[in-house]
This record gives sequence, C-alpha cells and structure tokens, in this order.
Amino acid sequence: MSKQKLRIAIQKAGRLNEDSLKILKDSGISIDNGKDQLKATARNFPLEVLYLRNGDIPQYLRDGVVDIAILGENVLVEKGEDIIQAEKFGFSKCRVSLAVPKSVKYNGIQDLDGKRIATSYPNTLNAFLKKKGIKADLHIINGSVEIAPNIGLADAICDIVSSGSTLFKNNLKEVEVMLKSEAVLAVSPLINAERKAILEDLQFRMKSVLNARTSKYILLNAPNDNLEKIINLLPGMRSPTVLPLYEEGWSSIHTVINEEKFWEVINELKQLGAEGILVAPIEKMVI
Ligand SMILES: Nc1ncnc2c1ncn2[C@@H]1O[C@H](COP(=O)(O)OP(=O)(O)OP(=O)(O)O)[C@@H](O)[C@H]1O
Ligand SMILES: O=P(O)(O)OC[C@H]1O[C@H](OP(=O)(O)OP(=O)(O)O)[C@H](O)[C@@H]1O
Ligand SMILES: [Mg+2]
Repeated sequence: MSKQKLRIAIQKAGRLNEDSLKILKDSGISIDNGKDQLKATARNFPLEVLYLRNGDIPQYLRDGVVDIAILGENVLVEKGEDIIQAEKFGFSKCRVSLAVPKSVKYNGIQDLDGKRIATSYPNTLNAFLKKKGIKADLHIINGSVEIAPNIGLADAICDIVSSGSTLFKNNLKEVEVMLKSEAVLAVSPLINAERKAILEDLQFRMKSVLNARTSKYILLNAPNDNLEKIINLLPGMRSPTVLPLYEEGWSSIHTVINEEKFWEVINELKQLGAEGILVAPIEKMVI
C-alpha cells in the first residue's frame, strides 16, 4: 500500500509565510527549504508543502490539489465560503473595513447608497451591503486601494486595516468593520480518509503548540494563611501543585495560567502576600 502524504499550502511570500513555517516547526516538523523552491517535503512527517499565493489557495483547496492550507480568514470569506475552517492561529490579525475621506461627515451606512466604493473584496462587500439594503457601485482593484478616493476613482474604500496607518496616510477614516480576520487552517472538501488521519495527528500537534503559546507556567511562594484565597485566583490545569517550603508557614504553588489572566490577577496575588513569583514559557501543552 502506498504511503500517502498530506499536502499543505502556505503563502509563498508575504505576511503569512514566516509564522506559517514557524507553526510547522514548533509542531516538530522539519522541512528542507531550498531557496525559491515551490514544493518541499518534510523529513520526519508525511507532509508535502506547496508555496502558493494566498489569494489562489481557496481554488486549490476546492479542486483538491492541496488538502489543507494556512491562509487569511478574509481570503476564505471572500473566495471560499464552501471550505471548512478547522483552526484559528492567532497571527496576521486584521479587519476588512469600509473607510471614507476624513473630511466627509459620516452618519451611517445609508450615506454610501449610490456611491462608488473601491475594493479588492467584492464578494465580502456585496454580501455586507446586501444585508444592509445598500446599493453601491463597486470598483474592483487589486492593490493600493486606499489611494482611490484621492485620485477621484471612488467615494469610499473597503480594504484590510491593521494599525490604521495606511488609512491615516491617505487621509481616510474607518467607518465600518465588516470582518475580523486572522490566519486559519482550511481543509479541502475533497480530502481522503488516509490524509484526514494524518491531518488529525498534525492538528493535535498544532493545538498543543497554540495552547502553550497563550499559557505560562507560574511558581510563587504563598503564606499558608492566604493559601485558599491565592489558589482561588489560580485555577490551573486540574488544580495547582502545593508544596511546603522549608520555612514554616509558607508554601510553594506551581500552576499553569493564561497569560492575560496572569496580568489581571498579579496585583491581588501580591496583596495576598505572594512572593518570588516566577513566570516561565511552556513549549507544548496537551490538555
Ligand atoms: N496590515 C496587515 N496586518 C496584519 N495582517 C494583514 C495585513 N495585511 C494583510 N494581512 C493578512 O495577511 C494575509 C496576507 O497578506 P499579504 O499582503 O502578505 O498577501 P497578499 O498580497 O494579500 O496575497 P498573495 O499571497 O496572494 O500575494 C492577508 O490575506 C490578511 O489575512
Ligand atoms: O492598517 P495598516 O497597518 O496600515 O495595514 C493595512 C495595509 O496593509 C495591507 O497592505 P500590505 O502592506 O500588505 O501591502 P500589499 O497591498 O502590497 O499587500 C493592506 O492592504 C493595507 O493597505
Ligand atoms: Mg497585503
């Protein structure tokens, strides 16, 4: 029986490329990357990597040319509503928004009725406008969308916004957020059973990497008088580990905590007498 390989598409060059390779690497998969190679094979996992344009990936998934891909959710919404989204990766966060010139007074979406809107996201925009009962004249352009109002091509634009600096530089203001996006794992509707089994193994690895990225291992010393209160602030995976310190009346607490939660509770921990608080990264986390 031939041993099959799972085929993954990742962006050839651009904003998603580096983080996509990193998630594979952190999942224990090593890929021989020749320079300018469009296809590579993993050394220690049944995986073939194809380097493609982000915008072309939905079609490759639909045709079953690749089994899975890492791409922007915004591209999947625009071109691949029929394709399954299996994981969110938490990088390349951005939004698809409508923007108008700063000088224009904006009262609401009805202001765009009958107006010209430049965009690279016609399907997403059409669906949004339809839902709002607005009819507009769409100008589809592939790049430098933000320049359109300044050159008299459009009254508004619909494009990706992240820091907002491109809008700022072009004297535009964001008026509607249509979609929030991040890098996602997409799966071809044509994936076969053997490759699906490989995907399950890969997804298990990716999940343990993603869980670890948002969590920290913390150790601290706590006065026994406030032990219960401190433990209540620190839920842990099952429950925290508590060990006696050599000095009487004190314990050491070890636990895992979401990083955001850690910053929320740090002041309370200190007020309850916690000392010597150490925070360490976690490499993999299997829940
Ligand atoms: N300014 C940004 N900040 C954060 N994420 C972004 C930003 N711009 C784009 N993205 C996300 O990264 C993805 C890839 O963007 P990038 O500009 O690298 O590729 P592209 O030119 O849109 O696509 P292609 O690979 O087809 O040439 C986008 O689809 C989007 O999800
Ligand atoms: O809000 P900001 O942080 O300014 O980011 C938004 C800009 O980033 C993207 O362009 P990109 O730099 O990827 O150039 P591209 O059009 O060549 O893909 C996007 O198309 C916006 O123009
Ligand atoms: Mg871009």
